Amino acid sequence: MTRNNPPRSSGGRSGRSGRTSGAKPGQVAHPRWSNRPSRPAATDREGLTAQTAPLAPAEDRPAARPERERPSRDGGQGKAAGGGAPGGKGAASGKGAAPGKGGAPGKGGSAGGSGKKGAGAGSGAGAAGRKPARKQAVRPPKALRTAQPAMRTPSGEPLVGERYEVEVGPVAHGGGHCVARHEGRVLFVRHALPGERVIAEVTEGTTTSRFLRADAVEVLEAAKDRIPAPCPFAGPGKCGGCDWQHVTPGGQRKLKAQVLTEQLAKLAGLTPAEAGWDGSVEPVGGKLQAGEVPAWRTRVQYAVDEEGSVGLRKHRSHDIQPIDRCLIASEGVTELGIESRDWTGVATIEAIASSGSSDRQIVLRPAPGEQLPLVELDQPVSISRVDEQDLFHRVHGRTFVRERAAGRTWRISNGGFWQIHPEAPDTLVAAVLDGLDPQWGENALDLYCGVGLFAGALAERVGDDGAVLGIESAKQAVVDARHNLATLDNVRIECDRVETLLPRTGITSTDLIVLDPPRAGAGRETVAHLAGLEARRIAYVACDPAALARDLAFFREGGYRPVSLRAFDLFPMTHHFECVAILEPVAS
Ligand SMILES: C[S@@+](CC[C@H](N)C(=O)[O-])C[C@H]1O[C@@H](n2cnc3c(N)ncnc32)[C@H](O)[C@@H]1O
Repeated sequence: MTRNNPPRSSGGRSGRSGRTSGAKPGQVAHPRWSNRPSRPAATDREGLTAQTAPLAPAEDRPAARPERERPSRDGGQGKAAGGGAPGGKGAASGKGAAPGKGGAPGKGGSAGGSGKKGAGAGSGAGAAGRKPARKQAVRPPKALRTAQPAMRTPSGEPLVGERYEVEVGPVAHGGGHCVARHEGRVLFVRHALPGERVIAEVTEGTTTSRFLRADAVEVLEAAKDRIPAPCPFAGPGKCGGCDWQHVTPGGQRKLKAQVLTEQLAKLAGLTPAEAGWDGSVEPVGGKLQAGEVPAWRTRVQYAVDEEGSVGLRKHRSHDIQPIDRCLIASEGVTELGIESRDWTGVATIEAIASSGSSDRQIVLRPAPGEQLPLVELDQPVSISRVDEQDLFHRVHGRTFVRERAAGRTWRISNGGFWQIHPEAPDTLVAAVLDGLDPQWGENALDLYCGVGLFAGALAERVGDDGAVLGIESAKQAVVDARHNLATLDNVRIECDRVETLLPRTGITSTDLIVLDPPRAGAGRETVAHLAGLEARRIAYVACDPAALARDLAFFREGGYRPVSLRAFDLFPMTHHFECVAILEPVAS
């Protein structure tokens, strides 16, 4: 049994009280770039450089200077409720990489909440809630922050609840919806499939809206890839986590391939062949039969309702769908038994079950005005808390989990970014290394490097005569990356935004580049800069096909073209997938 301990430190321990210099002897590599024009040392918000930033604390101590953004790739993939307009416009029109938000304290408070006094008030965790925020604590991943509802007053007469019989057209980018039309107006319809005839019920929009959102509430003519949704919580008006529960696994991959094909054509002017892509989205972890649901999610973000019951957010809503089990949650997450507990006093729970170790972690955000209740679980689990200023505090156990990938153990602290599918890190590393074919003695950049996954893999291949520079904006991820790669003398990790630091480095050329930006992509300026570095090959790892296609167009302006593109189904049952594009100079 695990329970949160009586009051101790509420985390946020100053890293400086431990070591005064974060750089172990030999940890910071001096790549061959260093004989190029000297550059100012990159500093983080506290003025610490790669050499002076403190190392992470030992695992049984509170987090030192915890922090970062999330994958959400959405954590990659964490999704905030109420996303942008469908059709990929958000990513396609972005003006550059989304600025990293790690480090800055967020706005306090979160939407909703019961206002009840916390159960178990006076427990250790509760007492921890009264401590003032410490300067060293930093923002948790986006997925752990509570989204603020947009305050917009729609014009026109509301059409919500109206039902139209429509023929469903092609799948659209982002959001798991297909395009349909009713009397000339576009509808983005969820729970439908291309070619179907359905009754679509409007869920958002008015008589003056540019488009309407709708759910297919009745299927009049079904597509051949349609199956009964295996999950009882999937369907119109229910859980917003999965988009394609009603589709065969092969059908899901076909939809994702259609989205990628469309984005390549629309935003990059490329056919699949021109992009070096065979047109398939590759299954990962073996092909599944219709109706089989892979339990792949090693991280699940639960929400808690007013009664203390756990659920998942509905699509584009703060409303909660109560659940007693999430079918795509990994066994490790399910075993925690989150769904069977009373979570009164808690707003959100992120459950993390490492697939590479027995580490289990839950990150709790108390409901506004509540103290953290006493938490008891049947499994050994570390517990952390995110406060109203979005600061991260250790409550019990470790502040990190350990994962295994690419022949190494990786430490990921404070719910920081790590791929969610257990096979994702090795799959992506293999695709990147296959595509780049790094040679002994080459120099490489790993941009948006997180805890150092690609930097570590590249460093092994370029060897002592080569060098790898990783750049990452989230401070705790940088601390983790330096810890994870401490034995590699040919790696250096810098903490800053890529778009800020890269032009300052003085690096004028490199052999290889990996970039794995957040969903917004790298953007025109960063791509232009990268294209000027004369890299032999570039690997672009992308979780958003629209951002990827837009950036491929920018790379073409800079003289690079994709020579191979692979797409991987690393988020089964959802509309998400991951791509790895390999680019070479057009001249070659
Ligand atoms: C998709 S994750 C990739 C992480 C890593 N490559 C991996 O596979 O584990 C994107 C990373 O970029 C970081 N990030 C976001 N915006 C950034 C920026 N402007 N500059 C540098 N890093 C950024 C995030 O903190 C996150 O760690």
